[in-house]
Amino acid sequence: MIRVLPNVLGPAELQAVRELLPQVRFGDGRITNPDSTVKHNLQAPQDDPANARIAQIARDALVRHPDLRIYAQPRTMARTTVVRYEPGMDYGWHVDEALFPSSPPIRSDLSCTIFLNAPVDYDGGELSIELGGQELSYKLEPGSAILYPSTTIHRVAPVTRGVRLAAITWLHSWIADAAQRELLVQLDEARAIAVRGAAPGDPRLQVLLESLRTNLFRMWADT
Ligand SMILES: O=C(O)CCC(=O)C(=O)O
Ligand SMILES: [Fe+2]
Repeated sequence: MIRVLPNVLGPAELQAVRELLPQVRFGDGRITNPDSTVKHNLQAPQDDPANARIAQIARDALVRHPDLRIYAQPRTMARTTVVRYEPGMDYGWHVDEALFPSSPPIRSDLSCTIFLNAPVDYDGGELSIELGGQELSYKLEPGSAILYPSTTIHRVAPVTRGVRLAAITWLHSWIADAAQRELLVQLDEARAIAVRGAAPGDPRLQVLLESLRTNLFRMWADT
């Protein structure tokens, strides 16, 4: 499932990131995907000190975010990279690599983009994700993030004005299967409703429990 995480970075963190961004020495994004014919962007080299500091801020903020555990069940998070798209740049339709090349390599179950500058700063540059023949496009406020399955076909649309800045990372989840992860998300929501004290016949609680029962049955039924 695709999930938006609002306000991952707070005002102080965003301010710190804003001060660090001009110090990042961006290079060609193809450095990590030399065989890609569709990647046309800039990204921070791994040894860039400003990128490392932004990565630490982003990592701490993601780990602290209450929704990350619910949606991702994270086991390992890859290092974060700052990316930059200037007019004419884009990242065409692609699927992310299965393994993020760290040591040891991390299997990418979820991809994550934290938007670092305001949507009014640039035209184009939407992150578009293909889902069932539909295209879902996202351009979030600075500090907000999107989590999406790394199995999806997605792209960054061409930037036609201004500059798009984002921090990207990948997560290895304790639950590899996206459908199983979704059931845990529903269970978490149902539990929260019950703990708050659900009204008798609460329709949301009812549909969540129906979904859990029927989908677990589907998963476990012998055929
Ligand atoms: O910049 C983004 O939002 C994501 C870019 C992307 O798809 C990637 O780097 O694999
Ligand atoms: Fe990607």
